[in-house]
Amino acid sequence: MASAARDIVQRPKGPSRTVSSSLGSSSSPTATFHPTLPHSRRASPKQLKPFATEDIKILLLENVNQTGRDILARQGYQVEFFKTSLPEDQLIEKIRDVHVIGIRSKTKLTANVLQEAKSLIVIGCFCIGTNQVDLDYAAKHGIPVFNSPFSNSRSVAELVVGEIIGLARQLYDRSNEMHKGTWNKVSNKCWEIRGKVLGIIGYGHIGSQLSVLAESMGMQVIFYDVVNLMALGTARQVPVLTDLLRDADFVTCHVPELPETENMIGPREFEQMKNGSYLINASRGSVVDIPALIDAMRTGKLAGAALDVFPSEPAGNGDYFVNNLNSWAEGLRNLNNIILTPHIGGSTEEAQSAIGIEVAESLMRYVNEGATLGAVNFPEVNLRSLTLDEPNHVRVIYIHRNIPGVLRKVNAILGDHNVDKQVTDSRGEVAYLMADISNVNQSEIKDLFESLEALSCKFRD
Ligand SMILES: NC(=O)c1ccc[n+]([C@@H]2O[C@H](COP(=O)([O-])OP(=O)(O)OC[C@H]3O[C@@H](n4cnc5c(N)ncnc54)[C@H](O)[C@@H]3O)[C@@H](O)[C@H]2O)c1
Ligand SMILES: O=C(O)[C@H](O)COP(=O)(O)O
Repeated sequence: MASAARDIVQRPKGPSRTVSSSLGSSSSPTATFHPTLPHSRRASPKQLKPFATEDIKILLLENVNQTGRDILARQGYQVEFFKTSLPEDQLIEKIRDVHVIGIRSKTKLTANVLQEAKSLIVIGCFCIGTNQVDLDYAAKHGIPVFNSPFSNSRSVAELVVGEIIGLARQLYDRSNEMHKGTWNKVSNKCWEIRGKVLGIIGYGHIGSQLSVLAESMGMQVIFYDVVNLMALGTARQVPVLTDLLRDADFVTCHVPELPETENMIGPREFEQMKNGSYLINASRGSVVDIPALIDAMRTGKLAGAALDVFPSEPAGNGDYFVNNLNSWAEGLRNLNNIILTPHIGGSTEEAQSAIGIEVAESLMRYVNEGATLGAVNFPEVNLRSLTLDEPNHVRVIYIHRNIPGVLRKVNAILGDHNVDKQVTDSRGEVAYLMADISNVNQSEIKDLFESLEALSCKFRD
């Protein structure tokens, strides 16, 4: 990508009474907006719409929930929807043309893909994880990324509760046997979970929710986290992972995908676990070394395991595990007392509906008003919405490289106008200025825009 600043001015079409917004090309050194009058059919009575919302093109992949699709469609945006993720070549074709993309955990928005996204202004991850997006690249090209940090936490925690009991009672093996016609009534190595120790690795939204549920079923909870955290109930934080592995009957992983968490449960960790203990992973497939897990199951070191996530996952539903080229897939399928689920931790009606609303609203607020509250890779900036009571206003947003002297130059330009409100923030190399200016006319806006565009504080590759 060429030097890809996103120096953005939001402006109204005429000296009209509207806040404006914009579309930008991140392939060009600056991004310009094409505002029009508010779309009266769709605008709420009090709140202004900034531009022709029907110009905004949105690509939604991976079966983003209807709630989110409805919110975006109601804005008048053009929404294209796919049930699955897309192969990279098709993704690149599609992303070239869109201003907004909504994905879930499967779509990889790498630098390679994003550099083709000439018009992209914002990304919505309709899930918790954002590891599938090159956040740094996006930020440096003026593209904020939003997610839904905890709308599916409860769903994941409940799934894990079910798995703990399912593993302790070998529930799925008994059920599979019955499906094949075999009555196999056994109590050998089947346990109550009451009084057993649950070791939670990563005590964030999911881990802490699970902690409460597990204690209410009579389990003792210990947890390991890189941050010192308040333990809920009578849970206890342990200082090092080995303490948790040594003491837990059930070990469950709830850490993000990071370089530090890659294969964090491998041969050494399995060796440190209790004989006959259980492992659950509903975080990311990279966290557990699968061949080592298979070995630990085969030797009886582990009495069972539940995996909801895998080192590689398909874009859509199908016979993935049958024709899987990875040898581990067959290895896993041949084990007893192992629960294999297709990344369904957050797949409940409640979670998907809440995520759809939360992320779609974040996208809408950014596109319409420039608000970045909740962005995971961007300075968080917001000003209240302008209303019809405030004629001849314009909102300027200026995303630039965080280097000394930029604000002085910007304010020298804005200083010729009546700045009602202004807010700035920075995060790493990215800085974001938002200003509301009153009593402006069309020609002033043009000058303002061109002056800001001429400033040289752009990102470079
Ligand atoms: N299976 C699913 O469908 C599903 C659904 C939601 C989330 N997830 C995954 O679960 C992960 C956790 O979700 P969350 O909402 O609880 O995240 P969170 O950010 O609230 O919590 C993660 C915790 O892990 C801790 N942590 C980070 N690195 C660590 C390390 N090296 N060792 C120990 N602790 C570490 C953090 O300090 C934090 O407390 C997400 O990142 C996502 O990848 C999966
Ligand atoms: O990050 C998440 O929220 C989970 O991994 C769920 O991802 P999904 O929306 O692709 O099911």
